[in-house]
Amino acid sequence: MSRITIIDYGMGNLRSVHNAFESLGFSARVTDDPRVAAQADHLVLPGVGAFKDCMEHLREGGFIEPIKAHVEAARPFLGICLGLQVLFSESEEFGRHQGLDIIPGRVVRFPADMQGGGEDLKVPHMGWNRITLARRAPICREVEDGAFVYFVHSYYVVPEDPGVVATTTDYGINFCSSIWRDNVMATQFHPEKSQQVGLRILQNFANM
Ligand SMILES: NC(=O)CC[C@H](N)C(=O)O
Repeated sequence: MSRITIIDYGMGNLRSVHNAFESLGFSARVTDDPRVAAQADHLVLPGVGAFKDCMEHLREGGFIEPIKAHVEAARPFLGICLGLQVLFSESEEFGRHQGLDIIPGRVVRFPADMQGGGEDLKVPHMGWNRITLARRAPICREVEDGAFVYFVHSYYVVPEDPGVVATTTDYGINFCSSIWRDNVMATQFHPEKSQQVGLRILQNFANM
């Protein structure tokens, strides 16, 4: 059985991601050692916090090259929330900051004055919302179109190539809620906080 390696760069909901994989019967390890990450079968980049801080922590932790090498080696990679956003070229969160540029595109803030169902929509987008399948990524096998998952974010990704969009979600605007390109999958939502649907997504990833 493949082993799941979860990167610990000092900013992430590591415990819940680790426990979710373990609850599914997979062997998962959390590592702050880039040499361990470089040996991973399945690599997971979770993340909660600011884009700039995430990139700084990844750089200081020596994780940037191992992540890029893992993606190049076509081994399964899963980014979660901020771990999706940093895959992109740049973010406008608290200024303009360069990302890993693995997926060309930008990270932008929700508009301030969004309306939905006749109500003002608050930012951050926090809570349960539906994902609509644009393409069925391997992680979304047996996941229903329109399934509910859990979000906490103020920014969203805008891929240059719309062909990488795997799911979209409506929150005032219709935004990209997950991407899939070859072995790289990443979700704006938190599978580890999305109950059965989220566990199915993590199980699909681990079984790749
Ligand atoms: N929960 C998070 O850390 C979200 C990532 C990013 N800071 C955003 O607001 O979109």
